[in-house]
Amino acid sequence: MQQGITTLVVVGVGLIGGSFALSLKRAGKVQHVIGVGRTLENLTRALELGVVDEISQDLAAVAGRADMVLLACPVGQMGRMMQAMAAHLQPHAIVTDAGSTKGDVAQLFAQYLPQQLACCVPAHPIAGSDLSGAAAAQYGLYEKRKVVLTPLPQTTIAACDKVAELWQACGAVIHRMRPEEHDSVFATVSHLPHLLAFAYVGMVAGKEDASRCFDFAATGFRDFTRIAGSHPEMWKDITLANRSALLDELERYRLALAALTEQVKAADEAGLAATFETARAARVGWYQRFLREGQT
Ligand SMILES: NC(=O)C1=CN([C@@H]2O[C@H](COP(=O)(O)OP(=O)(O)OC[C@H]3O[C@@H](n4cnc5c(N)ncnc54)[C@H](O)[C@@H]3O)[C@@H](O)[C@H]2O)C=CC1
Ligand SMILES: O=C(O)C(=O)Cc1ccc(O)cc1
Repeated sequence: MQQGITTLVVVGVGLIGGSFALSLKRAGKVQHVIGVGRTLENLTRALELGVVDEISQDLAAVAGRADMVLLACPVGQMGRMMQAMAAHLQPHAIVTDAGSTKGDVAQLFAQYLPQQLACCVPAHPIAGSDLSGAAAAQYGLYEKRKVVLTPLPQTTIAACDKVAELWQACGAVIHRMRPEEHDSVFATVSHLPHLLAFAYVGMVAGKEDASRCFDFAATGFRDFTRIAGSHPEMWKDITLANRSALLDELERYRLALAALTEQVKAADEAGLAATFETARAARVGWYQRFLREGQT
């Protein structure tokens, strides 16, 4: 095998970890994938689907065979996983993750893997969906998608380059950011919209006439709320991990809603038109750029 790695351990064989494994296998960048998980049912499915070559429910028992470990479980589980592998890792083993938050993961690496920091590469693929589990894993998920690396001060260039090489083999485009900037940006464009979708659908479901409302909900409702179908545990963990940046964004949104409420109360025709025109221009501009980047 040219470059690539021999043994990859994927902790959490769901949409993200499973798709990474499938894409690397297709690209010929990995020889053997060991899937580690919580439930035998999901692991067995991953084995049947050829997402992994071997399964285990005991990370400590397999960590010593890894050339690379990808943590692709909910971010709230990552500290425990690092702790479980710490005493077993080979010195050259790269430990990376796919978590949606990066400040917390950087702290966890420093706390649980102090001896391994040169080989620790925090990362976040900006790709995915509201689906979860091994059955949702797919080739091509990362094609033309961005992956943000947030290296630690101790991370070596060689470790960073190795992780970048593997994501590039999955078709991804690499970006680098500081963890705080990452968490602030993703609070705005990813974490807040998920919270709003969950809150809105919860509000509708709690109405006395919810069933009647759902009868008539159509494409606008579908597009605004798709992400409310995302995994609750994953989003509970992201919310807690990025609590501070999210509180800032929730306050900003509360102010925007308050301003809109005033315009509605006052039947402020010009104000409403201006609010909607500003948002529309920003959304149209963003979407054109998104399509130009080859994203869909
Ligand atoms: N879903 C998405 O679109 C994206 C998710 N992410 C991040 O990637 C990670 C994985 O997300 P998904 O693949 O979507 O979730 P998923 O639910 O499809 O897969 C996660 C897997 O981790 C397993 N797991 C949970 N706790 C575990 C533990 N203690 N030990 C071993 N396995 C455990 C679960 O059983 C599940 O199979 C999360 O940290 C998430 O924040 C990042 C980018 C996009
Ligand atoms: O479902 C969607 O469209 C998403 O927004 C997927 C997603 C979820 C979490 C991430 O950290 C990155 C991407």
